[in-house]
Amino acid sequence: MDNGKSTRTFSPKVHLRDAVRKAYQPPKSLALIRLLDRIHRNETPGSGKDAEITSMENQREILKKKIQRRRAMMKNKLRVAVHSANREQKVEKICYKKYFQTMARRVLLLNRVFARMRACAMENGDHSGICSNAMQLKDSVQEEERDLLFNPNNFKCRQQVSFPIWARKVCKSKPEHRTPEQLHNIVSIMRQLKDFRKYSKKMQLLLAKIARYEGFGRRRVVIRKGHFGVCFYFVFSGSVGVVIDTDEDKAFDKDGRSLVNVMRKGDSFGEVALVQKCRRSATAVCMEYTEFLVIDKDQFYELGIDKFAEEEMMFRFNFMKSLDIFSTWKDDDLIELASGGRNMEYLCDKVIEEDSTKSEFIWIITKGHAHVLRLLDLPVLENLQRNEMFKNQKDRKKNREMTSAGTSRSGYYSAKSTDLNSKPTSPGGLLPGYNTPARLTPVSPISETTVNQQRRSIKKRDSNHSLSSGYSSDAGRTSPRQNWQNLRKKAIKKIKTPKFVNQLSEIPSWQRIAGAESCKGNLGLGAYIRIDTLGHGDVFGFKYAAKEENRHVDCLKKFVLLSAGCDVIRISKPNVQKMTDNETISKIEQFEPGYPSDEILFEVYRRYHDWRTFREKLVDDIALYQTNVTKAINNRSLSIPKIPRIENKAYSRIQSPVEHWNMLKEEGHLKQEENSQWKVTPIPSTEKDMDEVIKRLRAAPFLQDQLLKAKGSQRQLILTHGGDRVNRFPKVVTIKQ
Ligand SMILES: Nc1ncnc2c1ncn2[C@@H]1O[C@@H]2COP(=O)(O)O[C@H]2[C@H]1O
Repeated sequence: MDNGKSTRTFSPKVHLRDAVRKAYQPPKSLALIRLLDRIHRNETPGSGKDAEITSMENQREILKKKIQRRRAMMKNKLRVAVHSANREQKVEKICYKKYFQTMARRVLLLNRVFARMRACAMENGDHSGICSNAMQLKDSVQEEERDLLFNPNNFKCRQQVSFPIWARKVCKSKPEHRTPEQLHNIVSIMRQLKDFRKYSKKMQLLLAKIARYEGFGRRRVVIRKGHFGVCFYFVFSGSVGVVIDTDEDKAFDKDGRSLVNVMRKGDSFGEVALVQKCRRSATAVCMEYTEFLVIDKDQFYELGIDKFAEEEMMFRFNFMKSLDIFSTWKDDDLIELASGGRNMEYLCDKVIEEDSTKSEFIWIITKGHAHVLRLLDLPVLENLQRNEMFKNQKDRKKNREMTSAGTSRSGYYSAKSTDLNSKPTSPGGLLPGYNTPARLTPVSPISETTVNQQRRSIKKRDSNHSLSSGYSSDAGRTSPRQNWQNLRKKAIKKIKTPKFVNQLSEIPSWQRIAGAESCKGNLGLGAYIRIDTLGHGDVFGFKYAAKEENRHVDCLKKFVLLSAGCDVIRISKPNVQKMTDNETISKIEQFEPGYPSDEILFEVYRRYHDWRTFREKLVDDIALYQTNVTKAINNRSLSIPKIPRIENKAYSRIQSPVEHWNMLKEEGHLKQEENSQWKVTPIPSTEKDMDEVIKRLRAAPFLQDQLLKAKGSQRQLILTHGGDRVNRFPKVVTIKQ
């Protein structure tokens, strides 16, 4: 081994190369380093401490194997880790799946239970039994919990679903070639159509057996007026326009005035000519690509669909004939109206009509109830009240100054009619606790520009005054002029940043109003108020049948018709408009009274809201009082707390805005004037009244083992004579009478 050393000549180049190589050599295991060290020291293998190392070759082999083994171990460990991670993921997935499945099962079960309950209630004719009060529900849910409410609209399919290809094939084949399984599947698809669901299950199967599939493009005439009827149609997708004319082009007029009806998915048509055995009464044309399921005339009679359709039509005719409003109409007109109409069924909380101003239909309630709702734009109305307040402050100030400063200076402060709300206020002045005068005229929401105009005009007037009068105030003495300026500054400040303060947050009104104006219909903060409940025989939307110039003010306002579980007859508005005579119009005015203005509704809403807050506060105060009393009894250093004070406001025990409104009417505070506008007279707040309120509160049944639900706060508590109080406060609350 010496040779190696002796033969090796020193060369700086080689040395450098070795050094670089060494530096870049991968790290070696300790055994290898030791071995190399020994070799370097010229020790023969097999000599020295490690006797088991026989040769360098063997040693290398062993090391290689060791390294390989270690690598394999690492790989194995990695594999195990990956495997376990995958398994965890899988387990997680399975957990989610199971959770979803249980939830889905629960939802399905609940659905079935509710459907059964609804069906039972409907069978017994008790529509009210299945009505939940949607208003109350929406009202009582806190803002943060509102998202939790299940909104089916979020899950509605936004795209039109066309008839499946396999089903098309089946419906194009001959009826005798259709298998029971195929029929069953077709029935389940066709059950999406509400007009199809009306038939019995047996009839549905028969219809599935004979239905033929057709698809027509835009402008294709399906039925032409005056032709003989040969088919009856269900619309599966797309839309069909109906015009009472032979010319189908009228359906595509830009103004759309000739269109008497638009049939969409779920509607059926073409039964009139088949039932009455006459020619087609209207032209039906495709407004877009539309798919139909067609029943031929012979089968239509064979299955007895004609009898079914006739029965429905006769029901509509007889029902409308029984109504006072149609008593002067000719039978032919009524038959025409009934044949274009439809019988519909709405479950509770379904929106029947979203926007009364855009509606194409008039609705007659035949069974159950429906609510008329009005959406209040709270920031706008709040602002209106503020402006009214500002004006009243100004008026009061003016009156005071007139009496104090004499009549000579009064000219300065007489505001010309530059104010936004120069309309007369109610003779009674302000309502107790609200500083809001009752207003008689319907008011349109004020815009930012109007307020800016007002500010500008005030500025202008002010500068004119200062120029012309040259009035200067003495130091240390506030003149009436200064007073007015201070007042104006305060008021303008108020206008600059008016805020709608609700329980949860402060929302700047201007932004909201600007937002509401820029994107119409998208209100900043609104509240639906139920203003009417329609029952058997009531008609919604008849006011629109009058000519535009004769229409009621309410026709400009948007109302929502919400089902509380009802059956309705839907008739097309253009048909009614065509047939309505003057006598009917005068009847409409008589039968459909005007609804109160938004301000009155807002006032009712505020009172209701205040009552709720008051009730909650009262409950809190009592609870706090009780705890403090117990504390004071236990700890003598504490003073006995004062009995909670009831605010000096005339409250009554009300349940909802509508009840409050009815109560106001009953007590004579709310009256309808001759011009069919509503007027609120203020409720006097006197000592006597206060006694009355306290008496009412004390004698209220909720003090006698009744459950008082503080709506809105989701808090429930029981106030009893020495009984328990449920919820947050652990202490017992006793109220002495
Ligand atoms: N407002 C309407 N007036 C008349 N027919 C209508 C109206 N709305 C829909 N239709 C349907 O249009 C069809 C035209 O043919 P039919 O007369 O056989 O039956 C008619 C009704 O089914």
